[in-house]
Amino acid sequence: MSATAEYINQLKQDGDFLTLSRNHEWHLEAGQFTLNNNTQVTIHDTGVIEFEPDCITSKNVVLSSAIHGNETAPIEICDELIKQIISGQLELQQRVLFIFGNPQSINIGKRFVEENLNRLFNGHHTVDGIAMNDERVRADKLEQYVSDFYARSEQGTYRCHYDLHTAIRGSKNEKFAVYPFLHGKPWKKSQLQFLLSCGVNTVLMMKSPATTFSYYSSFVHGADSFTVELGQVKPFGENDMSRFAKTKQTLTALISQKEVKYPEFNASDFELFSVHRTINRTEQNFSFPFSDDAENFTGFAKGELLATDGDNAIYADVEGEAIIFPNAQVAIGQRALLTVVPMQVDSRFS
Ligand SMILES: O=C(O)CCC(=O)N[C@@H](CCC(=O)O)C(=O)O
Ligand SMILES: [Zn+2]
Repeated sequence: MSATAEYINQLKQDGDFLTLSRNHEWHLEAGQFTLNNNTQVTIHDTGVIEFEPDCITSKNVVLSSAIHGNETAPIEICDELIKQIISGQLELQQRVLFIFGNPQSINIGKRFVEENLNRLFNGHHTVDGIAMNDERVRADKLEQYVSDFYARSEQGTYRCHYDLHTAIRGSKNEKFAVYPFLHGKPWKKSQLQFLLSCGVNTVLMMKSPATTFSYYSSFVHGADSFTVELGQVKPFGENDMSRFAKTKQTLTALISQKEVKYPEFNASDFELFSVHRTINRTEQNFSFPFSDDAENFTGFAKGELLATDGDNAIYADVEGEAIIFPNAQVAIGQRALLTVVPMQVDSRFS
């Protein structure tokens, strides 16, 4: 029996695409099979599996996790969904592409192996003068799998991508989403309703292009796309999965129903923030004045120190400027901190 036929046999029995991917850290031969309910299953590579039900579909849904390997809760959610689909317990009405981004980083329990995968999208994987590494090759391939998935969709059908993460620090607002820069297009209230149904009532509006996976699928493929932070990083087995029940239910409904109705939009259900600025680490000597347990969304008074980059002391320049994703260990040149300020729903939302 060929190696591909062997793994397919196993996968049909246990649905354990996560273990299969972890056992093939950077490459797995492509394979295909059909479920008893006629859903077509295509394994494109390690960590990349597509399901196409045998019915007319209207949505093309990408669900990614493990873009950072130590962010386990989203991996567990997607693992459960994949197992339910393969066992036939969950019957799809929409096309879905699941991606476990970086299987080797899952195995070593780290954010990344050599380089942060979520800084390599939108073409940033391939740059003249910078040597390729496994993560750069992977980012290139992931873009291609997403492109092919959308290219094979029926004309006029809907595209979305939820890139599921957990944050390094605790957060005052436990779950939040990053809405990639839309280049002036309106933010969608219907997407906020979807997020709210996932248990996410806090959304940050980016105001510039990024190298993230969610920006890539939004900008290049016109998908409704978000980075979704579902809680704080924990090792496998330590996640309280009840905290993710709403997210899992909402994702399940999205892929297994022809159409999902969300409650009517009500601005007071949300806490919205616009990104005030991005602070990059430019010097070896970079530090924060606050401790490692300072939470995301902690606000600073105008004039308070936010960070020190070499000789440059950076102070809050508006009252209540709040910190998101502070990380003094990032590579030089990368984002060490985002700051946000509250915003209201206005005519820029449709
Ligand atoms: O908690 C942290 O410091 C990082 C959590 C994380 O991985 N966040 C994403 C956000 C991506 C985006 O800005 O859309 C990341 O930093 O890649
Ligand atoms: Zn992450």
